[in-house]
Amino acid sequence: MPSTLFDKIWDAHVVTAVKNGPTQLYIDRHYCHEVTSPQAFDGLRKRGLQVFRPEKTTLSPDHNIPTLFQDQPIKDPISKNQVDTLTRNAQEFGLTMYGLGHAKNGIIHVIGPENGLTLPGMTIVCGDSHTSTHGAFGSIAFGIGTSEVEMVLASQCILQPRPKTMRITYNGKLQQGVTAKDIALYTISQLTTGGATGYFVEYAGEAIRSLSMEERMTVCNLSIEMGARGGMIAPDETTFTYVKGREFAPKGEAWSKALAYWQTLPTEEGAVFDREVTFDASQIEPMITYGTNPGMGISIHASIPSINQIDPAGQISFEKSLKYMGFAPGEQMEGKAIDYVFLGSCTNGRIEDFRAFASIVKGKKKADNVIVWLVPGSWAVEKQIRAEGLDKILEDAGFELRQPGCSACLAMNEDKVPAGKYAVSTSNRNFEGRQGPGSRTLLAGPLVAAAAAITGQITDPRTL
Ligand SMILES: CC(C)[C@H](C(=O)O)[C@@H](O)C(=O)O
Ligand code: SF4
Repeated sequence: MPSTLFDKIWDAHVVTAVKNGPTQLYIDRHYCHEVTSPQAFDGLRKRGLQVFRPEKTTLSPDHNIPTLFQDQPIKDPISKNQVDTLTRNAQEFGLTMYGLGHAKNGIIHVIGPENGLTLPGMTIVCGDSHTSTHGAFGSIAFGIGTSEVEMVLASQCILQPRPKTMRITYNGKLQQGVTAKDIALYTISQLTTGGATGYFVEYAGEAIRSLSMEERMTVCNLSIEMGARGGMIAPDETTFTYVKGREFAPKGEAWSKALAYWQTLPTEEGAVFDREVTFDASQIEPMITYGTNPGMGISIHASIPSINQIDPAGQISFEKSLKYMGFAPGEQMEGKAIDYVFLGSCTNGRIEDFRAFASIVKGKKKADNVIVWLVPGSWAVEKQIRAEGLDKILEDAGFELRQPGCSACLAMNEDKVPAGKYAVSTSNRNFEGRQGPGSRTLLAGPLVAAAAAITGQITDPRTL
């Protein structure tokens, strides 16, 4: 029987199949950050356990780190404690950690792929919902809870019920000026934030095949925002070219062997998914969100829906959301004044996002009334920005680069958007208070963010 990419990887990792119960699945790669790991290490200590396969786990502090003066001690005591605890745990359990100041430090979902730790065909977990990012390589990657982090550290396995599978196919080509972020925001706006609950999604079709690895990571990153367990894209030449030569990617004979296996992974003709969805890629416009969940996205030219366009069951939360945002039903998004712009996060903090941003701001000047945080996803991205001279373009336009980390994506450091202020953000969540208490987030891609940074308002980047 023809099988799917998901089925092939899952089946290759089953250690024990329990009848009517969860599967014991072997995990190839485990990532850890400072927020969800402390209790897991405490658990190991209490049980007198070591880490079963230390070489399979990689640590990087990212959420609680400042984006200025990283060479100085972290000022906030809670953040300092989180990061120090991760460092202590790495030392005690003999794990590799790319700590503050390390050339490989950065957001865990950015540094894994950069270093060739994320590879096709793998099972990958991390105590973080956006682990779905790594599915872009044709791997089964998903977020886990802290007790599961402990389980993986202790046994390199996890207990998981087998999810259902969904394929989303995007036929046709994207319009000029439409990015991977727009694909994701469009998809969530169509399927809703609960639309993929219980499923593992495979993204397919011409528009997906033509995306770079950075763009594929953006699409997979947001899978979780429509409730999916994870998202994945079949590995192809784009994937292999990206992976080849990276530090931890297989080399020589091991590369040829791995490549031959990876080429067998794509979903076969006639394979059956539990659900199939199809979109026309040419219909997708630059997107922006107007509400307080990532499903509340519209084309940049569209108006906020009026109340009678909303399903009766959702009307109360729709009104509450608009009240929080200070918007009225039926209003146009284009032309609305904004206060902050954030370029960064594991969604849009990679080199191509900085190239896209620079392509818009080149030769122009930052709007005076807007505060702009440009935060590379990793030091490798930062280095590449400088190597390509993008920093010069950004500086000439009045911007400055900050140091890598999660930053204003969830404001666990000092990068907080003040109450009532509007931020166009390339991150993935626009929940109430996500970017700081009372902050108002408008999710968008890097081109829309750049256009807003130049004009101080919601602007279609294609008009600049
Ligand atoms: C802190 C962490 C548990 C959380 C997640 O799981 O996604 C964070 O990364 C986020 O983006 O909200
Ligand atoms: S950048 Fe944002 S979404 Fe990604 S891991 Fe950090 S906090 Fe979570």
